[in-house]
Amino acid sequence: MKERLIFALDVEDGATALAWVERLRAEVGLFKVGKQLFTSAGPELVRRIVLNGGQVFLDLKYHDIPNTVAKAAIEALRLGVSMLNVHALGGMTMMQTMSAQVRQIAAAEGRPCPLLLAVTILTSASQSDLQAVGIDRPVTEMVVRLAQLAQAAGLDGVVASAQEAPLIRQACGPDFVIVTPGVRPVASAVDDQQRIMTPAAALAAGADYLVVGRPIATASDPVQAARAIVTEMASSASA
Ligand SMILES: O=C(O)c1cc(=O)[nH]c(=O)n1[C@@H]1O[C@H](COP(=O)(O)O)[C@@H](O)[C@H]1O
Repeated sequence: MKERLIFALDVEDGATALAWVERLRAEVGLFKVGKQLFTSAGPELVRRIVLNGGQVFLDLKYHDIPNTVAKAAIEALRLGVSMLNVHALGGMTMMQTMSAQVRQIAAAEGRPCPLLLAVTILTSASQSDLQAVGIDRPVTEMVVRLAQLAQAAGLDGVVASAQEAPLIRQACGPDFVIVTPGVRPVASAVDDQQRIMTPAAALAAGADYLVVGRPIATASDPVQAARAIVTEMASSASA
C-alpha cells in the first residue's frame, strides 16, 4: 500500500529534501518535487533522487502553448521521473501535443514513459474561487469535463480532489489513474486546502495514489505519521 502514498517534498532546499528522502524512503512510494523545491534546487536534485533509487512525481503543472509544454515534458521524461503533470485548463491541443511527443521520444530513446497526468481543478479552489475567474459551472461538472478532456487527449490520469474521484471513475473507467492531494487524516490541520478527505475515504472513493505533505512533514514523528496513513490505507482496501 505504501507504493500508493506520495510525499510532497515542499521544502526550501536540496539538502533538506534529500534528508526527507532518506527518512521516508521505506515509508512512501514516491516523492513529489514541486515548484518551490524545483525553483530552488533544480533538475540536479531530481536526477540525484532518481539515481538513489527514489521515484519522483515532478509536479510543475505545466500550462503554456502546446510546443513549450511538450518540450518541457520531454526534458522531464529525460530526468527519469515517474509522473508529471500539466493543467487540463491548458486545453486539448496542449495535452495532445505533450502526450504524443513524450510517448514518441520515450519510445525512440528507450526510456520508460512517466504517467502523464492533468490537474483538473485545484483542491485549494472553492466554488466561489471559480466564480471569481468567470467559471460559473459547478466544480464537480468542471472536474469531470476536464478529466474526460485529458483522457481524450491521451493522458494516463488526473490529479483531483478525492471528493470528485467517484464521478471521475464513473466517467473515465477503471484504468484511468486518479491522484488525490488534499488528503487529511482526521486530526490534521486543513491548512489552505478546501476539498479534503481522509486517506481511507480517498481510497474508498477510487483514488489510486494519495499526495500528502504537511500532515507528515509537520507531525511530531513524521515516520509514525506516514506509517499511520499507510495502515489506514490498508484497512480501507481490505474493508
Ligand atoms: O498537483 C498537485 O500535486 C496538487 C494539486 C492540487 O489540486 N492540490 C494540491 O494540493 N497539490 C499539491 O499537493 C501537495 C499537498 O500538500 P499538503 O497540503 O501539505 O498535503 C502540495 O504540494 C500541492 O502543490
